[in-house]
Amino acid sequence: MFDSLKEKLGSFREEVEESAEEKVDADAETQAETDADVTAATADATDQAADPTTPEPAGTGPDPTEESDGPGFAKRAKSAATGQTIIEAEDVEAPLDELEMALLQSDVELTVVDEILATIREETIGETHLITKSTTGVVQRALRKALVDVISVGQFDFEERVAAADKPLVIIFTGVNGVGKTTSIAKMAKYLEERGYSSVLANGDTYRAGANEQIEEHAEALDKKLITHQQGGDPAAVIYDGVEYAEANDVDVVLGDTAGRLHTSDDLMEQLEKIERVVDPDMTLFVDEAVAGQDAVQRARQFNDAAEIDGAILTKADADSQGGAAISIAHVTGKPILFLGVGQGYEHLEQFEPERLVDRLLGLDG
Ligand SMILES: Nc1nc2c(ncn2[C@@H]2O[C@H](COP(=O)(O)OP(=O)(O)OP(=O)(O)O)[C@@H](O)[C@H]2O)c(=O)[nH]1
Repeated sequence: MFDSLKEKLGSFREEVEESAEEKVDADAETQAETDADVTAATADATDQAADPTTPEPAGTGPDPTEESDGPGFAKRAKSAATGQTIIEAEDVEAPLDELEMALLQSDVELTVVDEILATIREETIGETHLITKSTTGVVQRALRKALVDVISVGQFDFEERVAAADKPLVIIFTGVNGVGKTTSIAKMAKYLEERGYSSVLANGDTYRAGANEQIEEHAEALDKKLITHQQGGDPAAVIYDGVEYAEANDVDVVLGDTAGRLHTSDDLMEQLEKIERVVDPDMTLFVDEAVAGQDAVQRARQFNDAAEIDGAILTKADADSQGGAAISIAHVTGKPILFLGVGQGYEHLEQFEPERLVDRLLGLDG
């Protein structure tokens, strides 16, 4: 999962490490020059003190921290003397250019790339750190923070929300066809069952031929009740029946599929508005596939604009090496990714944990 992105982030860190080593060498030179100046100044002062014909005016000895070698020299020399150095813009700009390219190649959305770079600059430049390889530490922390910041936008505790909701809880799934929406509904039924919640499936995708049969296979495999109407029926009516069934049978959660058509956002709005009016769902989850990269990000934006979503499920993350959609969707929509689909099995639904994912990307997960 996200291997290519992981590799690119690794190269960025290597590059920063190299430039840190160069800086350590440069600062060591600065330190040597400073030491030489101090020694020379001390020798001069000793000579002057020994020569009674040259009275020494007080406080005129050379100041090793004087800014004689251009701006920043004194500050750096002083830092070098205390075993510390300061990260300057020029230290990170070249690796940041590389990182920018790498993120864009990984299909990370442009505004998200900008945000990541801005955070890294903010967190590193002007930062004083010990002269060792600790620049890598500073940059790594900055990179980690930058990534966590953009992907954790809007995060909430899904399990907690399910636990706190009045039952039946109604969750509607939107997204275009072919991205694994139906499979995700089935996975969610299993996920809920493992946490002690019963569920009923309602097929609001009355548009697509064969949709009933497809979801029926999952319902049978998972031993779940499925509510369907004929093709061409009213999606809101199917989901309403699902709610009625849940109320009558003490079922905790209604999982409602919808037909994700985006020919016009009016279609979508109309469908979801009617569902909203008729069943007042607790949550609307947008489903798309990680492998679609920027397309998935743009669709998330369009769906969220057309009918507000509460969060996203990103399927086929197991087959995605780029990671662009996973990094971008929350920042672009303001709504969190809640789950990753990581395989074809029902058990392959993974709760999205921003910090854990970033640690995995940065190889910090042990
Ligand atoms: N590798 C992988 N395959 C997945 C994942 N989720 C779904 N799939 C597969 O993607 C294919 C399409 O999934 P379906 O759920 O049938 O989706 P669909 O019928 O194409 O379209 P909708 O249900 O309308 O979204 C199936 O072969 C699924 O097994 C996942 O997370 N990882």
